[in-house]
Amino acid sequence: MKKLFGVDFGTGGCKATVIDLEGNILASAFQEYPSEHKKPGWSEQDPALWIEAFINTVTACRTQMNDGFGGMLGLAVTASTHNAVLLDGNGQVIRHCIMWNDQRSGEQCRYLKEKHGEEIFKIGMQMPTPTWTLPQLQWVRENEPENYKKIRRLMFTKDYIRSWVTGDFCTDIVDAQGSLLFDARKQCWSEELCNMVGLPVEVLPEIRKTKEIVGTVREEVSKQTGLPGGLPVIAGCSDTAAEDFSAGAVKNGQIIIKLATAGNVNLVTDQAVPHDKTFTYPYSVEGKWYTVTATNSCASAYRWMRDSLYPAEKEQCDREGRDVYLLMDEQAASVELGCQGLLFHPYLLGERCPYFNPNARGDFFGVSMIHKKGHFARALLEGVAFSLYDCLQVLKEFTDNMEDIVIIGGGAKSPLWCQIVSDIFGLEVKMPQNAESSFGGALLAGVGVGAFADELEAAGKCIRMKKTYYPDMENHKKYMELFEIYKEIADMSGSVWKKLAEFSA
Ligand SMILES: Nc1ncnc2c1ncn2[C@@H]1O[C@H](COP(=O)(O)OP(=O)(O)O)[C@@H](O)[C@H]1O
Ligand SMILES: O=C(CO)[C@@H](O)[C@H](O)COP(=O)(O)O
Repeated sequence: MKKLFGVDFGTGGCKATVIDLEGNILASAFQEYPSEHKKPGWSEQDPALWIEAFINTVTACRTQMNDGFGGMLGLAVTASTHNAVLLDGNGQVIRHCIMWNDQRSGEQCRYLKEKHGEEIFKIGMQMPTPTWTLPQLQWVRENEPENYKKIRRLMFTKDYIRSWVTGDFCTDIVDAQGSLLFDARKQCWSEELCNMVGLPVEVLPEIRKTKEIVGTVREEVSKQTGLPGGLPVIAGCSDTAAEDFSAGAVKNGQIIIKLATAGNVNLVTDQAVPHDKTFTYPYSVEGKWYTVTATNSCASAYRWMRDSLYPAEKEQCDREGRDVYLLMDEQAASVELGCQGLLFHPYLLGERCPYFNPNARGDFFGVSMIHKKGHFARALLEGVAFSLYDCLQVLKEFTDNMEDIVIIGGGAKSPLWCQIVSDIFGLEVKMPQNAESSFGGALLAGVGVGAFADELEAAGKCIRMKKTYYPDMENHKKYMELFEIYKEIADMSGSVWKKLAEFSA
């Protein structure tokens, strides 16, 4: 049987998925890995753990299929976006990777915005925020000059892993666009932007198309994983670009709500629509773009709650082979809408849309003697959904068509959360059958190796919807009342966030 393979490195873990040419899942495996938060607002990962997760998940997939990787046509690696892996002259990782949700470069952003804001936006189509590689590099330059001097190569997460698989040195235009080192108009690295942080352009990888075959599986990797040596590997793209595609979003005007580490409300567009409150990316569907409004901590906030409030329950569920998130959902579902006045703001790692404030902090507001764990769980689900609703308000500047919305990401496994989002948005949302970045990556690999004529054919043959969530408009009305209070608290918190940042510096 002919097969395609996608391996995705989300911020929370690695998912590997093997599909056939009709989009049926033949094998899948998942492995979580940690982020390190050494200081409030900091977020790093150890690239060695990605390679380990690749070997484990790929091997697990092989053992799930009677004929192993027989019939495999191609592989795609995707990952959370534009995290810079810095390599020295011997190809060794210089320091752990500063992730896209790391907030330490707030000061560097302020400087870059003041000094070069207009020029940066004109070239890169993005405003400097701590998400991007450019200000993060400036932070390393100022704070770890000895590390900065050692940089001979810079790769992004998916490129680092794919390079280990094939030996190539390249990236694709989606990741390049997220670096803020890229000239989005000319579609090449920008000397001007690189000069701003004293980075020689030569350390950056060659830029290829997402679906281009850029190498083949090395024999050494074949021995470690069972992947066929010589298997074609495409350049790949960001997890979001692959995941939005996997949800069937291929047309102008389609909206995707993503409940992953990041929360996204994205819009597919025919052209780039740069704006200072959104992010602008070329899409995995060639020729299209997507506009992103984003909240930094979405499903990761639920994982944080799992690890900090539910460790005993998790241990027990793990022993019994149950999913602790189901138990958290059950507790949350037993609590009434609005949690009797308990509100949550999910700004656990600063916030992007609409505040763009690296100092923003999360909170539970309105705690009273009546509140139990289930209230906190529900308040978290509602608070994240409010934060996404905040994003939607920004996106409404770009479209008034709210009829074609899909919901994806690990958090969408929770029917309760999807319903809360639908109620808060007051909109119908559809859930695809297999939306995962690894599934989307496998489809893109199929396009790259010629198994499908193009992205539209792949989508038409393989992507199916599973369920629709309909909003309860009575609930929507109550939520809108609560949203006003949610906003009031966030709007008045700016000076407190600043003081807390100074206090904990
Ligand atoms: N059953 C569930 N209910 C709610 N949230 C879940 C469930 N299963 C997983 N999640 C959330 O999904 C997240 C992982 O989603 P994923 O899309 O893989 O994220 P990422 O790509 O950022 O790693 C976890 O952090 C977890 O909080
Ligand atoms: O696009 C960005 C950063 O600009 C992020 O949204 C990451 O790509 C997050 O991916 P997940 O791990 O949340 O899937």
